[in-house]
Amino acid sequence: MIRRCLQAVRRFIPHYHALFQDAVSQRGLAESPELWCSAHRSARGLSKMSLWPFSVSPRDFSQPNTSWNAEMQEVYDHYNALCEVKTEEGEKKGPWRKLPSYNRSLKYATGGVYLSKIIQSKARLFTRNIKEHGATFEYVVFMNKQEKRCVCAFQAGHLLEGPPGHVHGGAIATMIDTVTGTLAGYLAGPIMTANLNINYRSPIPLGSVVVLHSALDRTEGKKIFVTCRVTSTDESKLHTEATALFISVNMGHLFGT
Ligand SMILES: CCCCCCCCCC(=O)SCCNC(=O)CCNC(=O)[C@H](O)C(C)(C)COP(=O)(O)OP(=O)(O)OC[C@H]1O[C@@H](n2cnc3c(N)ncnc32)[C@H](O)[C@@H]1OP(=O)(O)O
Repeated sequence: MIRRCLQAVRRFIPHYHALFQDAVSQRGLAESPELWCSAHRSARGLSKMSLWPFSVSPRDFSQPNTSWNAEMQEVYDHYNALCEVKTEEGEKKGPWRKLPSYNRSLKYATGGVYLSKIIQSKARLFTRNIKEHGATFEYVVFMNKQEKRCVCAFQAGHLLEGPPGHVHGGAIATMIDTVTGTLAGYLAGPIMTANLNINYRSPIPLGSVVVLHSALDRTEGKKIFVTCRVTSTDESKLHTEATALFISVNMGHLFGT
């Protein structure tokens, strides 16, 4: 009876299945950076998870929405079509994969010794902390694991202004860190940014759509070197170039233990 109740409750807990699998699968963790924290918690046992039974599925912020302009939708459609390929036997997984994107990763984290319960409950991912569609970072990341690279379609919202009518350099850096970090995390598991080197070549107009092309350069032990180019959607214009260094860390480093 008790077991049945628990099973019913767990069906309502977002990520439950992913958490459970990721907790025992390093590969799963690498493919889903946003679940590291969750997996850490689940790996410590499910006993501390919330048993509140009315949780809803988390919102995937990288799904098309009404704020997307035609260009954003076009890039999305292009890579989304590459996620499944048609064969004689029917449709099968293609070389690309669309990554879901949620606004929190701390829901199940203990937070080490530093995080209060309030912070744990209120923390939100920087790029996904505004509910209004289109106001800040509208983006979607597609990963090609075989080629160790990813692309991100990014539509810069009106709240990201830096120079008049153009995107703030810090917002561009945030997107570069996010996309290169997602690639490094996908390939290597838990990482932290050690170094980010950015050359701003031409300004990005607010409201426009750009594509971030990120690729693995090389790995050396714990070090993962990643490159990133930010271009117009047809790649005719280079906006920004960057290199990033990530260091593999263990979960203890993230949780201050
Ligand atoms: C969820 C969706 C989004 C997902 C993507 C988001 C990505 C966002 C990621 C971030 O923004 S993380 C936040 C910003 N970064 C930090 O706060 C990191 C703060 N720094 C640290 O925690 C540590 O310094 C760090 C983990 C980076 C390295 O510490 P370690 O003690 O693990 O490294 P260690 O000192 O053992 O050095 C390992 C190697 O890396 C090298 N290294 C470390 N830091 C370096 C550095 N800054 N520059 C160049 N090399 C560096 C170091 O020389 C050494 O090289 P060798 O093995 O060849 O000797």
